[in-house]
Amino acid sequence: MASPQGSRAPLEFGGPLGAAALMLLLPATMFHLLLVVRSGPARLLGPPPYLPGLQVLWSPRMLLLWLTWLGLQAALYLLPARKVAEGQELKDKSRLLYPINGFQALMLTALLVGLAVLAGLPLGALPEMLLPLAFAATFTTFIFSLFLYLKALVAPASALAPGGNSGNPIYDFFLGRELNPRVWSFDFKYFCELRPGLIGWVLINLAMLMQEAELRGSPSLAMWLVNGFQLLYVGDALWHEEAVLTTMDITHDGFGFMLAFGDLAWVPFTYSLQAQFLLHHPQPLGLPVASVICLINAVGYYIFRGANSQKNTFRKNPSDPRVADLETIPTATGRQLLVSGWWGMVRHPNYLGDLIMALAWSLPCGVSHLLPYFYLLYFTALLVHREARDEQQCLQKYGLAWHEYCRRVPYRILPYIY
Ligand SMILES: NC(=O)C1=CN([C@@H]2O[C@H](COP(=O)(O)OP(=O)(O)OC[C@H]3O[C@@H](n4cnc5c(N)ncnc54)[C@H](OP(=O)(O)O)[C@@H]3O)[C@@H](O)[C@H]2O)C=CC1
Ligand SMILES: CC(C)=CCC[C@@H](C)[C@H]1CC=C2C3=C(CC[C@@]21C)[C@@]1(C)CC[C@H](O)C(C)(C)[C@@H]1CC3
Repeated sequence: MASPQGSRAPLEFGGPLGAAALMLLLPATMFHLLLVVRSGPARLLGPPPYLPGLQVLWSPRMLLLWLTWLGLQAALYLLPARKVAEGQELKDKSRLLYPINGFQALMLTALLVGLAVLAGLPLGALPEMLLPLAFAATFTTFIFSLFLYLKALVAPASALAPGGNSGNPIYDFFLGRELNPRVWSFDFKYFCELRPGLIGWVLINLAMLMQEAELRGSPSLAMWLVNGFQLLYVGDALWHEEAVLTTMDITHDGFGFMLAFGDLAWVPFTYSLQAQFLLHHPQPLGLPVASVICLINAVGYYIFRGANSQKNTFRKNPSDPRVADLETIPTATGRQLLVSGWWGMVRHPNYLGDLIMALAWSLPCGVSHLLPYFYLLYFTALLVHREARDEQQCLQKYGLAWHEYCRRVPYRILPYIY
């Protein structure tokens, strides 16, 4: 099997062995979290309270519910969009077109769910369905990834991703072979990255809030904060949907098990862990502490949004008045690197903001348990690894100019520390 670049890209994630281990470890971790969060001790590092049998996990009704959810989101994706955006230039110099209607999909989903709840849909029953739903999502992800792998066998070499084409089927299945798998204009990776998983995440959060209101008379302040912060994050992602077109996932990584499972199963079922935790382990939270937590989230969001918007504005149009005064380093590719503003503070200011927000999402759960801090721990590891991958790619793209950038901005994520 030929590599699309002629020479083979270096293997990532520990090669085929690492990929095989992650394919087992990631779903196992997700089920572990779903099981321990509802147990009395809720110990992240303790054993799960029980091992569910197939009769608990497998439910054709939940599979149908999951497929209906995917179908609904796909239908919303196909609705007329307010804008059609061009993606980054591809190897064959072409650019793909992407509909920008993610925020509209969020609003329409909210409307439909609202109407369904008024008509008697028991959304508060969702917490009890999470295990079989997560199993249905994992099962469909394996099938879907197999479809993506086979589809890539008939794709032209120019459509393949730089990684994910090693010739080892396990590694390639995990990493993903095709860069932008599509059927007609339906882009699977773009659709999965922002729709069913992200919107599913806030829907699960909402179900936890409603169930808490049913059990305890009203939702707790901690639950409101977690729901509010994460809704802001998801709403922001869909409002700035076009920005996802410049992320590493869209421009560099193939679409295989890693992203499909991450987008469709991992995000909704593990990112909602704090809300799940609060439903089963209510935490008192006073107004003064809540205000400090809100402030931490606001600072994180300010840095995250400021940094991402600054780079996106600059990449779209370097002479835009909002970024025209910033200092830059020229590179041999003709593109420039920002070296002042947010991107002069550390080399990944957007990661810093994201991590500060992750802290704010866990704090409403108190400090009695490690479990609600899982997201912060996992996310730190993910971003440190992602940062190293991005540095490698930037070094390849920009060579000496990247060295100069690293010299002028020596810290990666946290000023004076890392
Ligand atoms: N919640 C979650 O689970 C996750 C969230 N995220 C978030 O997604 C967002 C996007 O992250 P990600 O895709 O990793 O990467 P970035 O948005 O940080 O993009 C990295 C790219 O930016 C460009 N760049 C780097 N430095 C500069 C500079 N000084 N000036 C101009 N351009 C520069 C380079 O690409 P080029 O030069 O080609 O433009 C580089 O490859 C982040 O906010 C991150 O926190 C990411 C992963 C998971
Ligand atoms: C452990 C595991 C299964 C790894 C897969 C990683 C994925 C979960 C993440 C890779 C990059 C992501 C991004 C977002 C969600 C998580 C994944 C898919 C993102 C959509 C979250 C919202 C942000 O605003 C974002 C749009 C910048 C972001 C893009 C990257």
